[in-house]
Formats: sequence, C-alpha cells, structure tokens
Amino acid sequence: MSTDQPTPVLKLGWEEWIALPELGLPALRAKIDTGARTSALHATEIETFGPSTKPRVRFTVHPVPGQDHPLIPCSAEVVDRREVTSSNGESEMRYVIRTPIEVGGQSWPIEVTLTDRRGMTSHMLIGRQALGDTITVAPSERFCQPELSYDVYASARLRKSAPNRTLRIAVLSRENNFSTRRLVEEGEKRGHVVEVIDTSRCYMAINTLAPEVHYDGTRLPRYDAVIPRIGASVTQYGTAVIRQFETLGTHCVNGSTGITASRDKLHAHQILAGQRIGMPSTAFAASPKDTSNLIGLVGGAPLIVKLLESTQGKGVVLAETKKAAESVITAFRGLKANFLVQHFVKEAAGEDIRCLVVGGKVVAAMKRTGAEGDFRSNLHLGGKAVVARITREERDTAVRAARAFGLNLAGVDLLRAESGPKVLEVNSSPGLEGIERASGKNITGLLYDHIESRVRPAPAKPRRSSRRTSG
Ligand SMILES: Nc1ncnc2c1ncn2[C@@H]1O[C@H](COP(=O)(O)OP(=O)(O)OP(=O)(O)O)[C@@H](O)[C@H]1O
Ligand SMILES: [Mg+2]
Ligand SMILES: [Mg+2]
Repeated sequence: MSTDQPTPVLKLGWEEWIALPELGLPALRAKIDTGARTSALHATEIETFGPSTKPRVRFTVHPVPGQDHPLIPCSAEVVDRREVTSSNGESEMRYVIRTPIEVGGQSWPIEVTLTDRRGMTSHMLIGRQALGDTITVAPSERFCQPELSYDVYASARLRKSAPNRTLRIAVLSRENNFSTRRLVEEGEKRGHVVEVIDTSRCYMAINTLAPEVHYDGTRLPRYDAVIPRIGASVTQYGTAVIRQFETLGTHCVNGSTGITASRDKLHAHQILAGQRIGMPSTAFAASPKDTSNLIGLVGGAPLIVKLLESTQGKGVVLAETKKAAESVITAFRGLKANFLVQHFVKEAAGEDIRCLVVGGKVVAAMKRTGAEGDFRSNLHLGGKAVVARITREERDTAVRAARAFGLNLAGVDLLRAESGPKVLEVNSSPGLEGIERASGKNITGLLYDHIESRVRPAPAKPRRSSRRTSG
C-alpha cells in the first residue's frame, strides 16, 4: 500500500470475525470492547521458552468457544509481561505478544495478552489500544465486516488457510557446524522456533503412561518436529532419544530404526539387497578360515575392505591383489575390527554421486571426485564436488534407497558402474554445506517445506469424547 493514500476507515460492530494469520488462526469471533484497554486471546498451556534475552511463549488456542477441537498450538515472541485487570475485577500477570490482525481486508499489528478465557462466550477480546484512528466502532451493530466461518479449521482446508503457523522444532545435534546453523537460520527465517538440543544431554523417563524427555533439569516441551543430526559416535544413545520422541508422537524427520539400520554397513547392505537395490557385491565372514572364499565371493582382487564403522572414508582400503587383500583382512582381524569386503567398482574411477533425497524426491545431486590418485571421493579427504545430472535410473535408485530406510532426509551415495547405479551407503545426517554450494539450491528450505507439509495442519480430528488424554 502506498503511504500517501489514506487507509479507508473501517467500521466495526461490537462483534466481528477476525483472523490472526501468523498464529495460524484464520477465523475467530471477537468482541470489540472500547471499555477495555488491552486485547486478550483465550489461551491455555501458556509457557515461556527460548533464550532469556529473547523469550518466546508457547500456548494452545481453542478457536471455537465451547469445543475442545480444533486445538491450535501457537508460539510468538514475548514483548511484555504486564498486570491486567479483567472485567470481573481480578488482576493477573499476562504475557503480551504482538501479531497482525486481519479484518475487512485490512491488516495491522496489535498487542494481545494471553489469558484463560474458558467459559467466556468470546475467545478474543479487542480493546481500544488495538483500534487505530482509522477504525470507528458502532457499539449497537454487529458483523459490519465480512463473516468468516470456523469451517476453515477442518484439517484439509487449514493447510491453505493457515500456511504460516509457527512450528516448534528441535534440531538434535551436538555440533555447532554449518548444517546445524543453516537449520536454525532457515527455520527462524520462516518464523519457526528452532532449538538446538545436545543429544547427549537429553535424559529420559521411560515409562508407559508418561514418557518424557528431560534436558538441563526440565522436561522438554512438545515439539512439532525433531530433526535428528546424530553423530556416528552417539548413534545408540541418539536413536534412543529419537525413539522417545517417537513414543511421544512427535514427527521425527528420520526415524530411529532407519538411522540405526543405515549406520550399520552390514545391516544396510542387507536391507538394500532385500529391496533389490543395486549395490556392489558385498561379503562378510567372522572366521579367518574363510578369508580365501570370502575374496572369491566378491569376484577376487582388486577389492575393497571396509571397516563397518568407517566414516569420511577413513576405514576404506583398496587391495589391488589377492595377497594384499589377505594381509589387510588378517590385519583388521588382528585388531578385532569389524569389516566387510566389497567388489571394487573400478569404472567409477574415484567418483561417486551424492543424491540428496528430501521427502521421497531427489532435490539435488553432486558428483564428488577424489583427490588426485585416491579411489575415494570423500570431500573430507580433499575431494571436489560439482553439481551432477543424474539419470532416471539413478534417481529411482536413490529414492528407493532412502525409502528402504524410511528416511525423509537422506544422502544416498551411488557409484556409476557398468551395470548401473550401485548404492554405497545411505546417510541419515547428510551435510548441507557441500550440496548447497554445489547445487546453488536452498536445500534446507526444501527440507522445511517437507516438514511443514507433514506437520501442518495440527488440529486433531474431533473426537466424540471431550476428555483429553495427556501425552
Ligand atoms: N566398492 C567400491 N568401489 C569403488 N569405490 C568405492 C567402493 N567403496 C567405496 N568406494 C570409494 O570410497 C569412498 C568412501 O567409501 P564409503 O562411502 O563406503 O566410506 P565411508 O567411510 O562410510 O564414508 P562416508 O564419510 O561417505 O560415510 C566412496 O565415496 C567411494 O568413492
Ligand atoms: Mg559412511
Ligand atoms: Mg560415503
């Protein structure tokens, strides 16, 4: 709107339909009361969270008076906390938030106090402070502006009518690295509340009726979604924490089962083979007596010997001859290390393809080329990455591999073999830096698109019983 054009005067009656779009409330019946100074919104489960320098408040709104459903979780920045005396003369300390109100095609920010107005006929009260010069109130009239309907809360439609609902998201990570910072930055840019939770500092109350996750002496709140970024060194504990969130019904971008299976190279290859997904022929044996047969199973030398716990290519060895393979295997056995042997896909020539799969789609792919003379293409070992064009078969393979582990976010690594794409591994915490740089795409944003589509809309289906169960 241009500034030199005066805003038309808006006439409001004593009752109007309004929207608070940033809170995900597309329709509310509000009472306009010029006798009251402050505005108030009916909210329950009001709790503050976040850094003390920039506190936020989380609350639940029941937009339809007298009904338990729908139930909209909201959050907003706290702008003040003040004592408010309500019409019944009782005073109360309330949190104050600032959010745009929409009515009659106009929108302006108002301050709203949060309070439990249960039992009141109106769940929103608009006081004179929220009414600027361009508003006239006709106290004897009602619905001077277009009427809305609570029907917008029916789940299928809320997706459209409340696209901006703030989500509360936990990034489970122990590291303050590029990926973690991007997840926070991008989430906050979209108005979400993103908290980084150090996985190893979570502790759990494991019980049937009230499973909980605790952190720093308090119980963690209910998150809309959890983004696991579990380091390889804490897989077991990290997946236990994720399982706990799963028990609570929180949407976890990657589930504990998929993470666990993808981390164990043997298990992962068994799953891929079970789904008929292309992979280099792979074998494993525990007894030294079988070394020679084992080498034969993958087609003889040259072959790859890989530590099961390897990451960043550090435990991956190329044995050029049968003799070399035997001595590497003997050496690994001597160290009681777990390993597998694998056919060496020579024609890949030190290159692999990282496909980034988000929500069942390949959103970007890059070709990684190893440092001069290295058969390993890991970027940590000095490899280079450029954006890659992938074939339809490669795309399908990557999507199926991510699906085999139920991962909504996965880095699927492929080798280009003569007989088609071969999956090397499926990463459940793929780094975002290399792929965003190589592709020039906002991959983190695409991940949030996916999370938003999975988590919104929030309202549960109305149940016959009005009693709510704690969970
Ligand atoms: N069977 C194979 N044939 C040819 N090259 C291979 C084979 N296995 C691994 N490589 C090369 O070695 C690199 C590292 O292997 P892999 O990804 O299995 O190990 P990792 O230690 O798990 O690494 P990451 O950090 O990617 O998890 C691969 O990116 C690939 O370039
Ligand atoms: Mg790996
Ligand atoms: Mg790899």
